Amino acid sequence: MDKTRIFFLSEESESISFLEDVLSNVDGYETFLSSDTMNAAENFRRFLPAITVVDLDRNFPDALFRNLREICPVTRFLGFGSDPLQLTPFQQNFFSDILSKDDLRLRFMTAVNELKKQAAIVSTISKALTKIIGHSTAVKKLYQTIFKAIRSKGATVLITGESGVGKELVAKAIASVSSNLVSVNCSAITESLFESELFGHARGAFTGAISERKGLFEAANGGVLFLDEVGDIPLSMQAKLLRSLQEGEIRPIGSNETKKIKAQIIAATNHDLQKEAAAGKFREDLFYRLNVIPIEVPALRDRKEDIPDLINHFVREFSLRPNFIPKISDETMQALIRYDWPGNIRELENAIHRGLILMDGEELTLENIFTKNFAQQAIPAAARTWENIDYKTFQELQREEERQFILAKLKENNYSVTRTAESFGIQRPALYALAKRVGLDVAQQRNLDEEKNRDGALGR
Ligand SMILES: Nc1ncnc2c1ncn2[C@@H]1O[C@H](COP(=O)(O)OP(=O)(O)OP(=O)(O)O)[C@@H](O)[C@H]1O
Repeated sequence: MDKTRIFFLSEESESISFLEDVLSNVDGYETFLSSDTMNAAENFRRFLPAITVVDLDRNFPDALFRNLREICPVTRFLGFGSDPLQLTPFQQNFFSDILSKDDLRLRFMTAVNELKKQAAIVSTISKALTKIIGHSTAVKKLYQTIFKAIRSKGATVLITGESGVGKELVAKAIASVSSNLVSVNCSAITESLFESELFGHARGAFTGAISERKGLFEAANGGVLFLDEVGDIPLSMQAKLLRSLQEGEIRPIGSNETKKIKAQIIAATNHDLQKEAAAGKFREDLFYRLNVIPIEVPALRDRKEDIPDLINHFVREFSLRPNFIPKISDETMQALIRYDWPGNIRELENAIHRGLILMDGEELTLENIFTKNFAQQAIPAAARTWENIDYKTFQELQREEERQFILAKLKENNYSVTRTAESFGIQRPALYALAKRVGLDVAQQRNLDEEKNRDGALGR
């Protein structure tokens, strides 16, 4: 079916873009929109419209109008207001003459659906952003960059920052609008498996490849591929990764065919890749290819104003008793703000979690958070800004204290995991997880203890 041709002549670009917008979603019309009165007759002649809308009521030249009429006598003229040339009043007839009610309904439904889609996206992003706690300028800036990364529709993002600052959380926020997020921890894949993990392999590509296997790139097609610890990708693999990113395609091992892949790449690292590139440890070209939208997540010590918010958030998250929020004195809060948190938010999160498990009574104290002996040594140090303790020592002390504490409680309860967990106010799996984290194998420890007791009883 031929499309109805509409010629629209206006002095105002707003009118033109409004019309363009209105008509862009409606089938059945072909439009010519212009503000060029000089060449109007020429354009008119070429276009020969069925309907002409003029928005030049103040100085629509008589001669031009007559000229257009002559060129195409059947065209229907619509204009603003009534005038000596008796153009049909625009406001009254434009929509009913040009657009049927169904067209309008369709147009508005499309607009409403588009708005609904946008509202859903905004709500998904907002939800993801609420997980990133903090009100510091640094966090606000982070939100803005996350929005930019989302709006970029597919540009590669490189997230940098120390361990535990929240890089993965940022990656998830960017990927929140995608229905398909595939994450890979590059440091956890051995060099020999790298290529097949990332790009997949064909059947029979190597011994043991009994069937075809899709790689992670392909799994992320249409969505987001998150390359965590990207700085740990072996040099030998970096060239292959670069080629895939540049070409937007992969070739599984043992296959002759390439596959087109469209996925947004988000990479994260706690290495300084620029420095490593300069030292020849990371390919410079790959660094630049990844670093299209750089996002640096600041260390917690550089945004200490976020510490109280984060503490309150973790207290609520890990509180073991329903509706119970422990007290935290001002001194405790101040000491926690003074501390530099070298392990960043992960360290703070774990410390609060542990404190809540170990606390008695109503108040969360530094002794609970840092464990007793450590606190005795470290609290005075806290007042002196913790200068003399290095992080490794701090972590070892913490771990050992926790281990001793859990062990003592297990012994007190005759190695009953259920009773010990109850005494902590947690479930059995949580206690096992806690023990595992501090390197305590409950069964092995019980056997060792039993052996020791037996040996003691036998006088050995
Ligand atoms: N702003 C934040 N608000 C709330 N929780 C946070 C925030 N930043 C990080 N976390 C929490 O801290 C922990 C560590 O964060 P994440 O794993 O994202 O860090 P990372 O920088 O990726 O660390 P790594 O480099 O070691 O992988 C996670 O449990 C995360 O939920």
